[in-house]
Amino acid sequence: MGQDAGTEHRLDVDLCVIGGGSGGLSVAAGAVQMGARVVLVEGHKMGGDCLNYGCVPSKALIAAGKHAHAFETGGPFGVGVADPNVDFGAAKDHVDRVIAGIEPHDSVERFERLGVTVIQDYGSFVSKSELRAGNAIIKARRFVIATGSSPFVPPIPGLEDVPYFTNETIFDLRDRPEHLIIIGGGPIGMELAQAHRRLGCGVTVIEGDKALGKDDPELAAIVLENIRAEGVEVIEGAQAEKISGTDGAITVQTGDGKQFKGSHLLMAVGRKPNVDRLNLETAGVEPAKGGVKVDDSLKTTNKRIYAIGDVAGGLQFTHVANYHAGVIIRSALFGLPSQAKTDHIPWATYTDPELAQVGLTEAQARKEHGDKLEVVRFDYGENDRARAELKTRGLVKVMVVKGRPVGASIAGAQAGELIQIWALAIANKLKMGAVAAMVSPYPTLGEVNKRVAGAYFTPRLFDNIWVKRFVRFVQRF
Ligand SMILES: Cc1cc2nc3c(=O)[nH]c(=O)nc-3n(C[C@H](O)[C@H](O)[C@H](O)COP(=O)(O)OP(=O)(O)OC[C@H]3O[C@@H](n4cnc5c(N)ncnc54)[C@H](O)[C@@H]3O)c2cc1C
Ligand SMILES: NC(=O)c1ccc[n+]([C@@H]2O[C@H](COP(=O)([O-])OP(=O)(O)OC[C@H]3O[C@@H](n4cnc5c(N)ncnc54)[C@H](O)[C@@H]3O)[C@@H](O)[C@H]2O)c1
Repeated sequence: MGQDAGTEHRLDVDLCVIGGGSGGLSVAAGAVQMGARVVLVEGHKMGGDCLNYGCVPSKALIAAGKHAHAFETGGPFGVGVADPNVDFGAAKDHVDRVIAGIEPHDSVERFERLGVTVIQDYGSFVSKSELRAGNAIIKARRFVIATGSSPFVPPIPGLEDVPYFTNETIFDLRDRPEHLIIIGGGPIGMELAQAHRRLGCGVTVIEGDKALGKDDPELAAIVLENIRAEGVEVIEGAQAEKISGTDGAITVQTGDGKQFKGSHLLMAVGRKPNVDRLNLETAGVEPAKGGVKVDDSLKTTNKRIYAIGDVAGGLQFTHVANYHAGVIIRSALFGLPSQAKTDHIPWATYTDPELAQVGLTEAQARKEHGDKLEVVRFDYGENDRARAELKTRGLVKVMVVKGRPVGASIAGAQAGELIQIWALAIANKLKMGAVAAMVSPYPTLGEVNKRVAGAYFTPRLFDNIWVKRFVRFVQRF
């Protein structure tokens, strides 16, 4: 059990990690196994957002939705179409079982077995080098703030009187919503919109700006086209300005005076950092708009205190929190210089089709590299496996500068898997030739990556007068 009871006691350790989510658990596990004395402080559920209210339940629900969708889309393959007969509560059982299966890996018991002292309470700084959590005062050589983020709920008039869900409560809903209104068309909104639609709910997404607006608009359009074709109503450029109603009958009014009616409401309009309980001022840690102010090495304004993951105010993904953990272990435990970079960080949105990005988008690359930028493209329609699977709607774009990829964007089946080769190439500064030299097994979707690399060399080889002259010259002998 965690040490959360008894009279006040003091602990003196090398590293105190505040928050047992993706970032905090990675730091604690890594540091203790390298010989550091580590305290981990978690105020709520071990595993944080990703395991309990984020990545894991959303991907489990998406998987349930995929199975339902398959019942309705077999026609072109000669397979009869049938009512998926969805048991919404049973789909939630699947979600719960997936979480339960992963839980032991993130549990207090596992971390204590590794040698971490786990305190199950919220932490609050009492000085620049001490934290109080429950009855413990922890003095540590280094602290890591890994407190994550929570759903941001904007003060929209009327919302305070209307029942609504966030990502922290929607996965507990066991009765199928008749019509779910989602405010916010970011990754949370769009992933959950499609999953709910496939599980038999009516769904309306109200987005103030552009849905999936952080991605390349040409690729986001491919995803949105399919989501709309499946029956999700996606309203863009429509800020939710007034909300009214009661359980089962909710109305959202947008800026242009239009009204949208539904039975349930999900707020998915972004995140706010979890800093309220930390008493940052006492610790000499300056806050910033997205969370805590950090330098390139993830140190806060108090050089003994680091901040990682969602609370560090940059990209908000589990793999970023894990990456940050590695960066600060190098610095805090080995005293080595260590910097967090973002240019090689991929992300994927697990809609169908998926949407994935690493490095610069076309617009960002054009701004940064101007005329030096070449953009190569390859359409899924040219891929034989995509044809066989009827998944031909998709596009790969690679942004190339002086023979090296600086960004890649993919919309299409398995984009989250296919982006990985570009993440590897960009992280290791490989040239396009490295991807072109790879032999892909036929027929795989992965061939799109080799083909897009080939598209980079095609004009250089086939439209090159010197190549043609050389070949003709060699042929004479
Ligand atoms: C619906 C949804 C789907 C998502 N899907 C994906 C996905 O598919 N892929 C992906 O990469 N990312 C996804 N994310 C984002 C991902 O969940 C976060 O980026 C990730 O969880 C951040 O990890 P973290 O360690 O920074 O914070 P968290 O995982 O939130 O952990 C922070 C922990 O700190 C604890 N805490 C807070 N304050 C204190 C305190 N004062 N004292 C002690 N403990 C404290 C909290 O209880 C929490 O357990 C998703 C998010 C959501 C909401
Ligand atoms: N697959 C993944 O990796 C994944 C999945 C889900 C979430 N996440 C992470 O969680 C973060 C948060 O996701 P999110 O979707 O909540 O945030 P987001 O900031 O990406 O999107 C929120 C959207 O809500 C809109 N909005 C804000 N106020 C509004 C209003 N009043 N009316 C209508 N629209 C409004 C914004 O224009 C924006 O498009 C993401 O940025 C991502 O880092 C990742």
